[in-house]
Amino acid sequence: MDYLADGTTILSNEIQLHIPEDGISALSNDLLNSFEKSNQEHDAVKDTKTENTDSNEKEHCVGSVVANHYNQLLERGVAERKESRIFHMRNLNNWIKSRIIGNILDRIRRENGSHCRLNVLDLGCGKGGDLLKWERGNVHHVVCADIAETSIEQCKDRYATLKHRSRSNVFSAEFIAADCSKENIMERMANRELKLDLVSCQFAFHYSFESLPQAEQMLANVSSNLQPGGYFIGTTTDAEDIMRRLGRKEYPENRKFGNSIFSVEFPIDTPLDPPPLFGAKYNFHLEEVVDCPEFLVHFPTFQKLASKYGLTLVQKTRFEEFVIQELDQGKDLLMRMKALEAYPPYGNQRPVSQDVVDYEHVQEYLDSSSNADGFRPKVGTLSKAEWEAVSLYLVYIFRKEDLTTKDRKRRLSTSSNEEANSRDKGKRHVSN
Ligand SMILES: C[S@@+](CC[C@H](N)C(=O)[O-])C[C@H]1O[C@@H](n2cnc3c(N)ncnc32)[C@H](O)[C@@H]1O
Repeated sequence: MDYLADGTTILSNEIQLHIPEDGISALSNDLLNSFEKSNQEHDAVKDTKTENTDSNEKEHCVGSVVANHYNQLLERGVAERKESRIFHMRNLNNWIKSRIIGNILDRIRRENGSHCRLNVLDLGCGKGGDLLKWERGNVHHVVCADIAETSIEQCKDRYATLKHRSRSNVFSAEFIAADCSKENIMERMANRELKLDLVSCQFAFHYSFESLPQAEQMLANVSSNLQPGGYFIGTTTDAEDIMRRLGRKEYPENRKFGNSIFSVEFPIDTPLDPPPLFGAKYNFHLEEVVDCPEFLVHFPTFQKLASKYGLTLVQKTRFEEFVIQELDQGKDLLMRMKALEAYPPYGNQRPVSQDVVDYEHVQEYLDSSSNADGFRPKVGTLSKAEWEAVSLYLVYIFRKEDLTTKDRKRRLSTSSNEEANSRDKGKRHVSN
């Protein structure tokens, strides 16, 4: 396929089109201010007891709704996936995960020597969408954990097929069906002492933000067996962006936004002015694949909780920035994975969307760049509706510190004192 270098320009244009330059920072302050109100009502990190009681009952229901939803998802064949309205978007998400995983494995090997054996925990692994990435990354062992039993069974089957087909030595694996926001999964591991080099939580961490105890259990599972110097990587929705897109400043009653392929809707019982730090539930619908409740992840709180578990933020990047950052190095893979749609389509192929609005950005670009002789290049792009869904997410990377428990306690008490001081001075409670 003949994607030209211009594909980059198209993506950049799209990004400028959909994300106003000052949108993010302006929103950030707004959202933090509104979250601050709820901070004053409950101290996120210290006071866990009150939250434990009333959130657990509610959580039980949502956890099973999520598990049921993913258990019932049908496996689609390759042909059916190609026909999907979100074919390229899914491929782009997959490409993003490949780049995150590939980059971090390279980094771990640079830091620890190229021959180190790497053990991985895939938290919320689903049907094993990342098994091939672990194989390509040449890791030693993978612990796959997910709340949905059927997905875990499908993951096992995929692993068996992979092992059968593979000519080289495939990593060893184990499979755990468990609610990772409620159970200590190390107790279910074949070797409880296994030292992990990497924990990956792709498109799943937001489920744990239903309550503080759940987020803490999830982070305890991330951190307990992670080696000092090991990494925790993942992808999750960007709460700030979600709040911005709701546009409640202009339309205070708004509880829903989306387009022809996805929607985010806050039920009437989710307070939005301000949203709570935990349990800020919205229903996420994505054509063909997702239809279930999720929770806003207030990132400063996530970061702060993570630090309690010895995890320091190394990188937080919105998908749209990440795509641009990785385009240069990842272009070949991007094309092989068909992560962009060729526009205009080849021969008698039809664009994935029949709505012209979905291609206005690329049409504009082509109109402005065609030669005097009328030659129009083909470029790679994504329909506007798909891009709006992709750009809801961000990538995060944390690194496990090499701190003793004593150091950590000291640091926590210092930060609590700092918080108390800043509260006294009327400053923002959750640090940025
Ligand atoms: C969007 S899917 C992502 C699957 C996989 N990580 C991927 O990228 O293909 C989210 C996954 O998180 C899992 N999940 C949700 N809540 C969970 C929990 N509390 N514990 C473990 N897994 C959970 C779901 O069952 C589902 O498989």
